[in-house]
Amino acid sequence: MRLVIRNDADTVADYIAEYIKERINQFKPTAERPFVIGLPTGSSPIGVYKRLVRLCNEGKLSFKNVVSFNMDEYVGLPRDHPESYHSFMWNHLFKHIDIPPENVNILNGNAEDLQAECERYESKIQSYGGIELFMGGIGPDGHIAFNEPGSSLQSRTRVKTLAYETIIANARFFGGDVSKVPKLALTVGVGTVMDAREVVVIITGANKAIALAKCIEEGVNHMWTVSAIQTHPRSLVVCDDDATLELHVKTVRYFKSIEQVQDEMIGRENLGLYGQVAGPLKYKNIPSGN
Ligand SMILES: N[C@@H]1[C@@H](O)[C@H](O)[C@@H](COP(=O)(O)O)O[C@@H]1O
Repeated sequence: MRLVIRNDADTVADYIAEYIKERINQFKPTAERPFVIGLPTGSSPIGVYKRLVRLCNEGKLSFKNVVSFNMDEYVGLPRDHPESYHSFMWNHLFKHIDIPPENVNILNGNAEDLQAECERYESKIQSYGGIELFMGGIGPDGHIAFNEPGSSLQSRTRVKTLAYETIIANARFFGGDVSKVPKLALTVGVGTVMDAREVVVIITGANKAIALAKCIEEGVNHMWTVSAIQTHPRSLVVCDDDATLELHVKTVRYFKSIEQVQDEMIGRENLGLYGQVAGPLKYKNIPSGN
């Protein structure tokens, strides 16, 4: 797992937007071989979405051959409610970019048969050969998507009862009124996210500091479902300084030093997208000896 630490939420968003742009462009998606991306809602990805819109408007990125699957959706909230994840995604991203509407997939929290809707969603992901890159955010209790504490780390898309902490955290979007927050949601499972070929998680703000520490420094644990990424072969966490408040100083220094060594001694030009060495290594800044 890689941990990239940036000063603040803006520089985190810069990093992730650039990273996604590179991944999509290097993939060279076509209609027959689209880039399949998993996307989150919440305040954390808003900066990333703004930058993706800008890149698209500048002609540096296109979503024409991108297929998206959102992580989750509330149950019972009308699709056009301002706080539905449908509204969120269209307002923050989809209506500003060139993605064909038929390439957008968001769970239907108003489906008559919610279980069948979840099964349909999993099958549709499979029909595209799985997800290339799943971007996620986390709740203060370490949940990824709506996989609340105690969710099976093998879980698939399903109906989930929201934890009280999540309901309180999300009340800010419903005028601070806890009673207005839906209590059920449809969510991809931890297993669904972990099946993606790459997972990128945004963790910003002091209110996520305990969750980040649990995710990085302790064992894989269903009470902090994001910790499952420790077992993923290609996972990247991008956080800001505030989110590192509960990490050991040595953990922060360790991950910063890795990035520094890569920059100073190997050089970004030699690094593949996943931070591993790509191609023949040309060291730079190595003292040439006597
Ligand atoms: N279901 C979503 C999660 O997918 C998201 O990661 C979380 C964090 O939101 P924020 O980024 O606003 O802290 O909010 C909700 O619970």
